[in-house]
Amino acid sequence: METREPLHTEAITGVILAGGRGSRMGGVDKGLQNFNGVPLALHTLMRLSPQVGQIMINANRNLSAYESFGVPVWPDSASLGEYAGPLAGFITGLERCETPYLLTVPCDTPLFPADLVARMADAMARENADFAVAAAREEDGQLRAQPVFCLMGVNMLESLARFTQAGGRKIDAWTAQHNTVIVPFDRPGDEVHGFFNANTLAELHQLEARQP
Ligand SMILES: Nc1nc2c(ncn2[C@@H]2O[C@H](COP(=O)(O)OP(=O)(O)OP(=O)(O)O)[C@@H](O)[C@H]2O)c(=O)[nH]1
Ligand SMILES: [Mg+2]
Repeated sequence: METREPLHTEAITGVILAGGRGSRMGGVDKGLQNFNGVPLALHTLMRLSPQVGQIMINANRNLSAYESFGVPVWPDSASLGEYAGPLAGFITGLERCETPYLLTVPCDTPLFPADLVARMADAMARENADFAVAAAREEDGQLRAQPVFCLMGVNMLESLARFTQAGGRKIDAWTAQHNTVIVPFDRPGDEVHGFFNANTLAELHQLEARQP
């Protein structure tokens, strides 16, 4: 198979997923919780901005607080019902994206790699894949996919609309229908906790202590 042209990061829009219920954090709006004094979504925005051409936030509550960060903010459309899960955020991102590619990043994983996008874009172009999905080494030594870190072409919207309209809600069940490259972030020098996500306040505080 022919290898694609290199995928320039300016062609990628990053969407910060902050639209969840945050139930394990007591129902708070997770993206607005402070991480070392900075709201998680803003921290994510600062880490992601240098890596992509465009950026937006997907949130479903406190929209004006998110708008104060200075990038477009889009809530989920009502089509899947309230809080349908991360794929609702993927749909919102794909619908609002004005570049050929979309990268999804959750708001609760503040130490994600500074070279996330470059490595995912390289792998996607090299393998001529429909999706690139990040993966990290777990404590048990297994490589585990992090499907919420997902790079795709905007032409995937039609497939996602079909999948979700049929009741599908799991990211990996959807990406498995297409050609997906898994991108491991386990090189020497990669942050071991790069994909740790804060689902509870205790986890958030543990991560604050780990920031270099
Ligand atoms: N747009 C949108 N994003 C969601 C939804 N549910 C989860 N997410 C996002 O998906 C990512 C992973 O979510 P989780 O950490 O599993 O879920 P959460 O809703 O934030 O928290 P819990 O309710 O504790 O599971 C986060 O970035 C969430 O903001 C949703 O219904 N809509
Ligand atoms: Mg989470």
